[in-house]
This record gives sequence, C-alpha cells and structure tokens, in this order.
Amino acid sequence: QFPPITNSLLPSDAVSLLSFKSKADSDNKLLYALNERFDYCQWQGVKCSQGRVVRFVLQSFGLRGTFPPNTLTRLDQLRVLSLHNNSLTGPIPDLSPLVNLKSLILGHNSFSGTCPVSIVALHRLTILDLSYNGLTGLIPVNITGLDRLYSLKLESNRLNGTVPPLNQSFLVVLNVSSNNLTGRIPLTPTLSRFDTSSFQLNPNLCGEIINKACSSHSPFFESPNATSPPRPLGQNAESQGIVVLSPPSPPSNHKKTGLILGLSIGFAVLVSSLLCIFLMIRKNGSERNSKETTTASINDENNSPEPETSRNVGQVGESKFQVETKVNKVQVEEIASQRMMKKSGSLVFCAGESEVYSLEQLMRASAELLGRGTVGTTYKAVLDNQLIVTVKRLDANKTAITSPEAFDQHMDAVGGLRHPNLVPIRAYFQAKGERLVIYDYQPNGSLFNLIHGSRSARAKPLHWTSCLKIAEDVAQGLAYIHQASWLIHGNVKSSNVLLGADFEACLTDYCLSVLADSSSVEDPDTAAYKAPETRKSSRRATSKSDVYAFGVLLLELLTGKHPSQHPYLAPPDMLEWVRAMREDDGREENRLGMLSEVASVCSLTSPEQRPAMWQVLKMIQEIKESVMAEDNASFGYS
Ligand SMILES: Nc1ncnc2c1ncn2[C@@H]1O[C@H](COP(=O)(O)OP(=O)(O)OP(=O)(O)O)[C@@H](O)[C@H]1O
Repeated sequence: QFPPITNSLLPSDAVSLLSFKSKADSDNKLLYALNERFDYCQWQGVKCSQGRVVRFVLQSFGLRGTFPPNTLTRLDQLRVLSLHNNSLTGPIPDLSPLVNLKSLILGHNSFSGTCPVSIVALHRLTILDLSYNGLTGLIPVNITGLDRLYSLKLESNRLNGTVPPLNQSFLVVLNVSSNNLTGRIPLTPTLSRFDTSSFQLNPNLCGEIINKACSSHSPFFESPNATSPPRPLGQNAESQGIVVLSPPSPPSNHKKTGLILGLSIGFAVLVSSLLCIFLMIRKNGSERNSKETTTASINDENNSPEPETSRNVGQVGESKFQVETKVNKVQVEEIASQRMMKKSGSLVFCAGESEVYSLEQLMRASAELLGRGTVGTTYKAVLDNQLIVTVKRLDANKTAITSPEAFDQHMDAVGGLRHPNLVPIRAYFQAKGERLVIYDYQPNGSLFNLIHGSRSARAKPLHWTSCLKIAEDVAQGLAYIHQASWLIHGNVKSSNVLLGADFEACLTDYCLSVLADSSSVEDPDTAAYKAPETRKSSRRATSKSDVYAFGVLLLELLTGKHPSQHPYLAPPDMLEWVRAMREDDGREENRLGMLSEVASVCSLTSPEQRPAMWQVLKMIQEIKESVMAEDNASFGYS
C-alpha cells in the first residue's frame, strides 16, 4: 500500500494528465481521481509501463476544450497518443518533446492554426492522422524525413502549398484530399504508388499522378523579352548594408527624412486610384452577375485534359493561351480587375494579419534610408505608435514588366509565407506605379555585417558552430520557400540574411527578383552568387540557382571572404582553400570537410547535379547530428 498522495508528491505523469484534462475536458467526462500513487495508470485511456504512461487513447469521448501546451508533451515515454473524434479546438501545441511517439492520431476534431511543424521532430512516427480539422498553412517539407511513416492522413483541412516530395518506402496509406493544395505533385516513386483518391478535391493540384496537366501559374514566369535593350544601371553597388545612404533627391544630410513616398505622393496616388476605381465600377457594374459562370469556366479549364508538351514555361503559357476561349479570357481579366479595384490604393495586409496601421500612418512615419538594392530602396520607418517597420519601395522602372494584377497575385502568395527563418512580409501596397512591401524591422543587422562589417580585414571567420547554425537556418528558410514549387528566392546573399531577435538567421527579399526585368538588375555585388546558367540576363533564376547561391553563401560563411574574392576551384581544392582561410584546430578538420562538401555540391556548374534544397537541409542536419553524437561521446569518455 502506498501512502495517500499529497499534491507536492504527485507523480509528474499524473500532473501532466490532470493539467491536460483541466483544459481539454470542459464537460468533465473523464473521471480522474488520484488516491494512490499509481492510480493514474488505471485512468480511462491510460496505459502504463513501469509506472510511465506509454499509451493515451481517448477516442470519441466527447472531449470539449483545447489541447494545452506543456501537458501531454511531458509524457516523454508516450508511444501512442489518440484524441480521435472529439471536439477539441485551438492550435495543436509543440509536440517535439514526444520523441518516442509512434502513433499520433488527432483526426476528427476542430483544431485550427497551422499544421504543426514540430511533427517533423518525431522521428519514430509511423502513423500520423490530423485529418478532418481546420488546419491551415503548408505541410512541413521536412515531413519527408520521417522515414518510418506508414500512414499519413491530412485530408479535409485547409492546408495550402504543395505536396512535399514524400518518398518514404514504408508509406502505404496517404490521404491529402479536400485541402487547398496547389502545384505539381512530385513524381517520386512512393507518391506514384497512390492514385487520384489520395489527392482529390484540391482543385489546383496537377501532375502526372492525377492525370492533370499543369499550366503556368502567372505571367511572371514567362521569359522576359530578350530583345528589349538592357536598362541603364540604377543605383546599385553601394548597397551592402553597412553604408547608410542619403536619399537620391533632393540631396540631404539628414538621417531622418519624411518618407520620400511622403504624404503628397500618397495623397495623389489615393485620389487617382479612387478615380480609377470609380471609373472601373461604372464600366463593370452591368456585368457583375456573370461572376459565377466565370468561376465555373475557370474550373472547367483547370480540368481540361490538355497535354503538357514541354516544361519550358514560355511554351506552357502559349499552349494555355491556345486552349483558352476568347470568352474565358475576358472573364478571367474581369475577375482580376474586380479584385484589383478592391486592393489598388490600399494597404493590403498579408496572411490574415490585422490592420495595425493605416496607409496614412505609414506615410507620416519618419524614415531612415537603409540602402538601395537591386530592385528598390529600403527604409526603416518609425510609425507614430512607435512600431518600427521596414519599407521596401520597388523601383517602378525595374518592375514595370509586372502588371498590377500579377503583382497583386504574387504578393498574395509570397505575403502568406510564414516561417521562423523568413522575415515576414506584413503588408504591401500598389497604385499608379508606386509599389511598397512592408516587413518587420530586424534590429540585429545582416549576415553581411556580421561577416564583413565591423571586423577588420584580417579578422577570423565565424566560429564553426555559428557557421553550422546559420547554414541550417538559411537552408530551412529556403527549403520552405521551395515547398511551393513555383516560388524561388532569386536573390540569396549575405545582405539578405538578417539576424532576428534571438540571432536566428532569417531570409528577406525573397521572391521579389522575379518581379523585375532581370536585365535591369545587374549588380556587381550580386554577380558572384549567380549560378552560371542564369548569368545571361535572359535566363530566369530557378530553385537550383538558389541552391548555387546558397553554396556560395556557405563558402562566404566558412572563409569570411566576400564571394567576389572567391577563387574558382574544383571541389577537391575547395577544402584546402577553406582550411587555409581559417585557423581551426585539428578537431574541426572533419566537420569543416563535411560543410565544405555541401558547399561544393551546391555550387556545381550543372544545375541538374546540384541537390534540391530539402536535400541540402538534410545533409546539414545530418552533419549537426553526427557532430552532436561525437561531442556527446567525447564528453562521456573525458
Ligand atoms: N527588414 C529589415 N530589417 C533591417 N534591415 C534590413 C531589412 N531589410 C533590409 N535591410 C537592410 O537594408 C539594406 C538595404 O536592403 P536592400 O534589400 O534594399 O538592399 P540589398 O539587400 O543590398 O540588395 P537587394 O535589393 O539585392 O536585396 C541592407 O543592408 C539590408 O541588410
């Protein structure tokens, strides 16, 4: 007989279960009482082994409430967690401490928020069921690393983005139907085993697996007009972060200026937009009730069995044009213009963010020039409510190739990206050639500053562990962007890696270069990051050119040398050079070798030979794991 339990002696698993119940069981369906020390092992749904909870299965218990953080996740011996078919609401908490979990079944509830990224840390997972909830956001790309996964059920949520390239050999149950997934389903051997039923009711999915041709997503990806003469170089080379430049005109020494895009421009823009909106409303008023027919015809078009003849985007665009009837085209344009009427001239907040400031407040903000980049000028703006934001004012000439509709559509998609290693885009604005993108301000500067800034020319490169951490952060951010198969960063470089509040590395300026005429964005500071195949101005960047730029960035990190100073080296000589630039002790040799190898494969001349970003991420994480294992072992023996 165990003595009666007092609160302070409660076993920790009992505390976890009781704190879960306190929030998840508003109707008191679970009769949990603790009179004796191990009573909790007899509670409904609980199964223990050696006094620790290993199974917690509460299926169809009518639970109403939330799944509070730091409750069940303390049950670190848990193998099976099922809360299937209850009425739990709110977000799914961070599950990463449940490292022993094999089955996670949270389907048929009303969970909301994004699909939890923490699931990718659950390496032993074989069954994952999050189906029939209200989950939003992307399917975490690293889910591809769960190599024991046997069953993956994500159907009937509101997930968007693309289907990750799942290729786990054990995967035999897969259902992602009834979501908002988009793009081509990757043709991996594993995914090819599944048929349409695994993917149905995602109107924007396409690809061989579901027998539906993919059409081009937007005009951005059409080849730029190769015959147009290159534009004169604008303000470019001085833009490497540490130099604070003064605005172009009028010349001024004042650090703080009223935003160049000040009230007067803003006001003029607003008035002209309102006028434009008024005219468009009059023009379209009589045609408004054709909207339903239009949506139907767009869907019909998506379902048309048009064969995809080539992966060349320009050609895909053409064949799409051929199959579209004239009527459809007019209708598509009409929808776009109706959307534009609503958005033009107003600040559009992204990803459902609440409107914490107005356009007028932004225009009134005091601003400091941070620098001029390849596609625009960047300001730090302090709003009257003391909120600090970064405003990127895009160069109207350089982005003139992108129509207002295309800009709007693109920013809607890019502004929705949320990842700890991306600087979030909070809002955007366009009217009459004026285009602004508003980001969070990052007070800790850029990676460029960290590597080259205040350090003297003879300063040592960053410590090996910092290099690894930054490389992993950047790779995470890039792999996330590439998850949406049509998105690429397009401008990976050290001044576009900013340091967040915890000094985590965050990519910025992502997916903007595609808006600009590539012949107008030549910049000597950027040239060294450019993959060989994109150096001709007519060639668009691709995910593989991002991988190349990542390789260059990794070398910059390891050597402390700006890419313009990198010699051309064959892979075997690369390590020699990296080693020569550093003064590590012998212990670092092996680690350095592994990271240099990643840099080498990323910067291979042939894009086909470069790995995909998720593979690069995996390599870096494997290096990290092996280093940790090595360090643990040496601690054990010393
Ligand atoms: N959100 C931000 N918070 C703090 N600093 C930023 C932010 N965004 C950009 N910067 C800094 O502002 C400076 C100018 O940025 P900008 O993007 O205009 O130029 P760039 O990065 O040199 O070139 P590019 O346009 O090719 O990216 C850079 O030093 C950059 O590190």
